[in-house]
Amino acid sequence: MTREPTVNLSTVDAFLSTEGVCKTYVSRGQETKAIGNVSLAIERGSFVSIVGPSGCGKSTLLQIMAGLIEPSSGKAYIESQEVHAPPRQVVYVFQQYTRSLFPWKTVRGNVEYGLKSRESMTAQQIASRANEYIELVKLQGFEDHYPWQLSGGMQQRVAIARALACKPNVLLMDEPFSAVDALTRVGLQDLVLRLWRELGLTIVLVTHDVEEAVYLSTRVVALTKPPSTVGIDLEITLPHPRQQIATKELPQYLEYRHRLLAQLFADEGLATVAEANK
Ligand SMILES: Nc1ncnc2c1ncn2[C@@H]1O[C@H](COP(=O)(O)OP(=O)(O)OP(=O)(O)O)[C@@H](O)[C@H]1O
Repeated sequence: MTREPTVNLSTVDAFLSTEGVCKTYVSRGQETKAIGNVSLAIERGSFVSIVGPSGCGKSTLLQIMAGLIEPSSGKAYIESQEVHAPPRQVVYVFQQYTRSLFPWKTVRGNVEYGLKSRESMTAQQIASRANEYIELVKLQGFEDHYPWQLSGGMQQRVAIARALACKPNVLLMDEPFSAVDALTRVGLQDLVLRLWRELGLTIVLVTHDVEEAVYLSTRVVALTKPPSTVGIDLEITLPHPRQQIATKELPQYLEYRHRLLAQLFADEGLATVAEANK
């Protein structure tokens, strides 16, 4: 098997970055060291997935990049500006979309809400922008439905439309596909991939799923167990457009998957099948 290159940070032109980020939570006098030391430089226009064992601080890192929480030490930057509050060009899509949508607002009302709170636009401009993004996530015909009248996948598409309607440059997504069934998940993955390419976004995605990470990304970062550091930082050079079946049969895809799983298993002290059979 050929070895694909790991990312050489010194050659990355950083758009988003973290420098020596550590995070220790203190709750009722008890310390939890989540992130040990993580430095990342993320290029504009890239699609970076962060994987790692449960509790290694993936969500924490994403929230630090989003300006939602402060690191205990180290810094996060966007375009060389230190991040202390949510930057305007960044939106965050939460795992629990059912909680992030307003149940008393329709699809249109939910998508428009983000615009009303972020921009000074006329009512007509807001309605037209909302329509544009409802169409982009293929929810036309459902504008007047309430979240509870939609499937889980459709609700997540509303959350994505609402996030993108603000025209962010950066989308930070925390396990956005984890609450839906396998087929819906595949559809949402391809939707996000299409939007990433069409809109020129920079995406950072937290996921437990190594296969999803490889399929979607231009780069996958695996964190070690806590207090976490970067275990492996892998550039993914699979061809675009990606296809759910054909891409996952490419030897290069399997090689990436192998390297990442081997890293995660080694970190957890789990044997691979080959080792277990020795
Ligand atoms: N607000 C908080 N107060 C105290 N501890 C916290 C808080 N938020 C997270 N933690 C702890 O920090 C560690 C990292 O949590 P985090 O959710 O960032 O990890 P994760 O890698 O995203 O986990 P998972 O994959 O299970 O979702 C965990 O041990 C968690 O219990």
